[in-house]
Amino acid sequence: MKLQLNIQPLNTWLNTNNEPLLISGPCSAETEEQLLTTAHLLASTGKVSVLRAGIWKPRTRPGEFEGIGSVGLEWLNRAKQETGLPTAVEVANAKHVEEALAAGVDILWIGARSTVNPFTVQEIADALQGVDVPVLVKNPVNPDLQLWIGALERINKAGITKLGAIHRGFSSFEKSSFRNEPMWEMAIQLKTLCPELPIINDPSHICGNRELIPYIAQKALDLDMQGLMIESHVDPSVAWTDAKQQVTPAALSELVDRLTVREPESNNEVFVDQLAELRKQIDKIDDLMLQKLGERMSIVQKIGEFKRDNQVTILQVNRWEEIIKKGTAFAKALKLDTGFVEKFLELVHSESIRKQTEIMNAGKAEAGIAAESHSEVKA
Ligand SMILES: O=C(O)C(=O)C[C@]1(C(=O)O)C=C[C@@H](O)C=C1
Repeated sequence: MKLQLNIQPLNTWLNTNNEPLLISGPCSAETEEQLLTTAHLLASTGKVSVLRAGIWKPRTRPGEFEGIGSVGLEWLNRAKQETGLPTAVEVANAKHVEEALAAGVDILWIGARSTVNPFTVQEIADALQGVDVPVLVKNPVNPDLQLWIGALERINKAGITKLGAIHRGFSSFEKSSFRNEPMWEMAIQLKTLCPELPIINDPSHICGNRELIPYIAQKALDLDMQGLMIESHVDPSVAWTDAKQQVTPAALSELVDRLTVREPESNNEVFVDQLAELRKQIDKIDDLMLQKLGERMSIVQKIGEFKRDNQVTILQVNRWEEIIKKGTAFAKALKLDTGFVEKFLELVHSESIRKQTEIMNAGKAEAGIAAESHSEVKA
């Protein structure tokens, strides 16, 4: 089902010159000089559409720098007067909203740690009633699409139609090269549910270090995201927060020059015809794959009935290991990514187990079966 949001297209409320939107500025406003110098350098690149700065910082542990506070709003306003760049800040409660609006901030964003909490989002939404200001909602810290959607709905219900989402990646327990796992599928699902919602990617928070930013920024543009939010600082080495992930305005300019902006569609007739032909071939293969999957499931069903009648367990670890071994070896020979094939086989195997559980428990544990099949579809 599509997500019903009442949204004004991004280019009707922000002048992006038909280029991807670029929001940049320091992670935190530290001093007036730091903010103004960074803002002027950013403006002189001619590539930045919005100046961002953290004024109130939600820090994981107490005792760290928690943002310069309200005085930073005055600096931001000065930067706007001097450079002409509209400004954006993060708000995490009603007081922040009131202060930011009173100080003439142009765009508000809701951070990942606020999006997780419907009480916080509702408080912000209530403070936005009757106000015409653009609001960007970062994804929640945890990969919960419904929480992200819920926050967007709350803000939209408050009458905010200049609405966008920011994809900043998700916390993960597992060790990774990223500070926050991109989990692109979350942003893709959101875009599929609401194609008119602008999604802006935040490579700085996904990467946690500047080296990976170009790769993530390019991938975001190739996934048809409408813009980028990249943190920048006049001298990242002395930044008070997130020093490793900020870039200088000059480095930002170079990074942007190296990005390739591709269009979602092409009018080239040869391309359109060839694409249609290749998609026909894919459709045929998809049909065959599903047909084969259906045939496999009928055999799994038969095995399930056999197992039930002979009191044999569903899980057969040795057989399952054999399937994975055989499958990954074949994947290698076919030059397919073995990780992908393993994931695919795991998905098929868990469906076999779900199906056989249904057979074993027919008429006995229907509530449990329904709950499991629901959660597996969701996962
Ligand atoms: O071989 C079996 O016993 C099956 O039920 C089939 C199957 C499979 O999907 O391939 C399913 C569950 C078992 O753990 C192993 C394999």
